Amino acid sequence: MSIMIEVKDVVKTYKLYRKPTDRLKESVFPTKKQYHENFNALNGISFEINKGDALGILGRNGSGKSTLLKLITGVLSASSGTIKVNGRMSAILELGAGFNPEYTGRENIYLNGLMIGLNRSEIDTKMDGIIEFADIGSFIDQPVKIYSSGMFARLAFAVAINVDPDILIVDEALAVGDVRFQMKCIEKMKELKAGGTTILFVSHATEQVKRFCNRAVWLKDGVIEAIGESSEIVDLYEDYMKYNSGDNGESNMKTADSKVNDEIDPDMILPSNPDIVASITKVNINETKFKTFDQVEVQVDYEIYDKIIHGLLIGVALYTPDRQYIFGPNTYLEKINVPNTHGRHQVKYVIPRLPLLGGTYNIDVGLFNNEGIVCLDYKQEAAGFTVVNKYFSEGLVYIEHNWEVLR
Ligand SMILES: Nc1ncnc2c1ncn2[C@@H]1O[C@H](COP(=O)(O)OP(=O)(O)OP(=O)(O)O)[C@@H](O)[C@H]1O
Repeated sequence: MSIMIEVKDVVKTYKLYRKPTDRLKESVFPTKKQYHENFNALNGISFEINKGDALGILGRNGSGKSTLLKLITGVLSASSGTIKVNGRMSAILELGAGFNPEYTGRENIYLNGLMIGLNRSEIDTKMDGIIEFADIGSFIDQPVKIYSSGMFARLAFAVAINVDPDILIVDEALAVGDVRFQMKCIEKMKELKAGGTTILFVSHATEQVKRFCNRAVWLKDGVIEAIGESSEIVDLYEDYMKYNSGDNGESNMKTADSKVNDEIDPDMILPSNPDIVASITKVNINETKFKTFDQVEVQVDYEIYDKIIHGLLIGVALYTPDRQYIFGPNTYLEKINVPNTHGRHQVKYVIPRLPLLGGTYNIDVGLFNNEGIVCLDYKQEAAGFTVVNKYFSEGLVYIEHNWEVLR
């Protein structure tokens, strides 16, 4: 298997100054006193990425993710250690990076194409495809300084993913575009992945990493906390974040007293915002009070405004009021085909024997596409219920069990 990127013992040290004048003093009197402190944003990082890998990079704010990507793309240089890159790389780092604000969109496509090593005629053959993908109309011939952040994202993505890169690097940028554009990008990124392109992907949306990437690395305070199979690393990371993020989700607490929430116009009026491609219109639960082992039925009504949504899935998740995640199956993982064409649809989720013990529980419902990579609509705490029993056991769930008297 060929190694596309090799990162070895990499350290990146930034100089931190208490005041801007300290930086000035140091540059004016370089041999005198030091006015800075050294800070290692990356502290001895080593890993390899093979051809065709999609590597997700996880870590809380300030853990060193962007610094790592900037070193790999050569925007920054390492203080020590080595980075070897094998192949043509295109990257979407901070939005607007690599663009000249005075140039038009079209001129910036040339600029970017040349930067990643294409010649003029290669860019010419790809030009129409890039412009069509970006889909920003006549803005393509306007200077990019007048672009909105969404237009920037469209152009940056269109260029980066349509130039046949061997390595594609994406730093959070996907979050900027609208849902329809996100779907298009994911489709294209899947195509590239299938064709053997190596992808590095920073995202705070851990579900995207779990579903899109086969491997993941978790950075913590500038060192690798864990690296390996993406679903394992995401689980470890989420577990850590649950107890260390300072946000236990309590702000979203809601009691379970309503049978129906989030009802919208039943006559399928198209949404005024054309970026909405589908929505959950109604979530209905058969009861609000259950006993353990009762049957629970959750009916989900949804509408699709596009002609078809490829890879549509519905997920239903059970939570405690303090947002402890209990169970979250989805129709993709369980290979259930759900209607995905224009129109109004209804799906029922049934738990034949509820194993939960006494307490209050909430239900989230989500519509996603592409194996859950892009969220089309999400209703947090769309329904809720309580479980009340005569005292017969303790804990959260009833687990089937036996007792044996051995002596
Ligand atoms: N130019 C710089 N000078 C000094 N410190 C910097 C510089 N750039 C980044 N840092 C520091 O290095 C650390 C890592 O930053 P980096 O941007 O790589 O983190 P990140 O994981 O990408 O964060 P985020 O998720 O917020 O984008 C942070 O503590 C940051 O404050």
